[in-house]
Amino acid sequence: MFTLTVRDRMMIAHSLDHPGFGPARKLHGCTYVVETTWHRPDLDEMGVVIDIGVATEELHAVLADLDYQNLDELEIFAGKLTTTEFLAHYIAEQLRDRIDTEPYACLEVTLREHPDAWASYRLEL
Ligand SMILES: Nc1nc2c(c(=O)[nH]1)N=C([C@H](O)[C@H](O)COP(=O)(O)OP(=O)(O)OP(=O)(O)O)CN2
Repeated sequence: MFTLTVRDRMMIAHSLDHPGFGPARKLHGCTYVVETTWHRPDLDEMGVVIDIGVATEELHAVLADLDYQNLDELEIFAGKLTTTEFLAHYIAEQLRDRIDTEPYACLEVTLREHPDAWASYRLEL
């Protein structure tokens, strides 16, 4: 299996309104490093998994809707806990809807909250 990964960042604010969280129940900020890895069993006619420019632009476009936003104020996330895991899933689904996924076996999205903590969602395609 071949893979190709690109990386970008987004700054968000949110609160996690659940008794299982502590200080994170209050509004706080996070700069996520977001990595997307495309997987496919064969290379295309260009000899690549996906063009790096395309993968980068599409990731940036998805993150642009969230960057500098207070996620608590976004209608699409009303009533949701916007955890790192939840956001990885959301970003994977947004990318799936923007790209012709036919050649790909899966897409893995990883959000790094800081160098020692990250979460991923693997979307089978
Ligand atoms: N599995 C996850 N755990 C936590 C997430 C997450 O997205 N997925 N997010 C947070 C907070 O957003 C953020 O990291 C702040 O963390 P922290 O203040 O340490 O978390 P708590 O409020 O739960 O505080 P505790 O001292 O750990 O009770 C947290 N966890």
